[in-house]
Amino acid sequence: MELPKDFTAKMQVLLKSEYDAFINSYDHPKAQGLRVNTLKISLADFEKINPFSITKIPWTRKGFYYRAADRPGKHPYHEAGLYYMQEPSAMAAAELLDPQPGEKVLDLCAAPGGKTTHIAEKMGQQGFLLTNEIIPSRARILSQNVERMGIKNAVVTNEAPARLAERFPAYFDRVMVDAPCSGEGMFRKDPEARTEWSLASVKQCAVRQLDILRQAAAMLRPGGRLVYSTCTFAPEENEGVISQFLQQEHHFEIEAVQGYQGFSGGRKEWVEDPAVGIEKTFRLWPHQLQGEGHYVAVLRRTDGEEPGKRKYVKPMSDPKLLKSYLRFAEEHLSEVPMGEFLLFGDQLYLVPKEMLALEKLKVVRPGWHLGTIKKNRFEPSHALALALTSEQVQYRWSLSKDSLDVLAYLKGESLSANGPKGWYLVDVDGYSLGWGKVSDQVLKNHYPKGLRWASV
Ligand SMILES: C[S@@+](CC[C@H](N)C(=O)[O-])C[C@H]1O[C@@H](n2cnc3c(N)ncnc32)[C@H](O)[C@@H]1O
Repeated sequence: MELPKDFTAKMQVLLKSEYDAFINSYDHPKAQGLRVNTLKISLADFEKINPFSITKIPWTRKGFYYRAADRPGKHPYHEAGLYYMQEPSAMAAAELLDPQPGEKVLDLCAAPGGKTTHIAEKMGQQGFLLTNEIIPSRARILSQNVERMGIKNAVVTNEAPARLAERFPAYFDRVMVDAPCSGEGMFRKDPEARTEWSLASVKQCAVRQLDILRQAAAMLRPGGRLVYSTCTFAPEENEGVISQFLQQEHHFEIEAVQGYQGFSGGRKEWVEDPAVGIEKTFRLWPHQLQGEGHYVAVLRRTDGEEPGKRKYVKPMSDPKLLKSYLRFAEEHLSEVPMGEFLLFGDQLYLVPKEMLALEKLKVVRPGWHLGTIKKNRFEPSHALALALTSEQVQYRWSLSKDSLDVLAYLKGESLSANGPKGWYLVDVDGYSLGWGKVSDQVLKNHYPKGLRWASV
């Protein structure tokens, strides 16, 4: 593998006798992982139906290595949100953030959603997850992944960190900053990362990271935990950013948390003025474990001001507007999802509790999308389907993972059907995939056009 010369020269100076082991790791295949989504399936049930050859990732209970030949991204279970494919080392960050059900959590640099979906899984649909991405096209992909995984308590925004910091001062219990970086840890996986890299870009990244980290820190409540992570080896972007940040912000400290086997410590000899405790941050090296390069620092806010007053979102209060939704839900669902409703145009959402007002922010998804309120009827959304189980609906249409019908459904084709008219939750082996609507012996396909598999 051809690596940038300035990069190898720098790593040789940093790693000294360890360099040979490090550089030899580039001759090995990249590690690939998937993480089971227990919002949709228990670990025990996944192990029963799992069609792939998988082995455990040591630092995350629900993470597994898979073999490239298995291609889990091309399986109907992927579309049903039973797992998220994520680089194994990247699974360390949400483990160390350790979010709890009921908390308020921010994922600031979140697309495509690896850490967000991991955080949401740990929160178990309880609490409020604000997941943000600055680039609009990437924010849409993030939003799709939130939907596919059946997450109900997340709000997706498309904002610059400084704009969120104005709105959410000292608000969150936990904050994830998976900062944009020079990507050295992804060289084995991503050829583009190798061509885009330069010594100058490392420096630019470090400046931007410090700025993002400061904005993120302003949104953490006193006593809260912040995780900063990158997928690069560059000390400037790792120990350097953390040390500079702690020199400026006296209400923060490095939290000494337990790592996992194969993790090693931050390197204080690689930066000027290292922060106290920098060796308690984590480095994941491709020659020391089965995963790509990653860095994770866990910080705690020790003190600081909390604003007295907050402006909360105003839920919709006109029950007339809910009429068609309630009629649909009573006819088709065993239990009507209730809570604080929000209408964005004709789109109906349930918003997480304790959500602050979203006015003037770029919001991609203000909560759990239930569907569209049309003149005299309600059309259920894909996000509603993906977060329901087959037991929660009146009508289900079950397909087996090996059937031709499941492929036809994912390609957007109609299926021949008998049964009463109405909306059917289509599932694969019992796990929801989307909607179909039966009338005149046909199940009309409502799998979203943008997600359909191409016909071959
Ligand atoms: C390492 S990636 C995030 C990966 C994601 N956390 C995951 O686990 O799937 C960093 C993200 O930061 C975004 N980003 C770029 N510039 C940014 C900025 N100035 N402020 C905030 N985020 C930025 C990038 O678009 C990118 O999606």
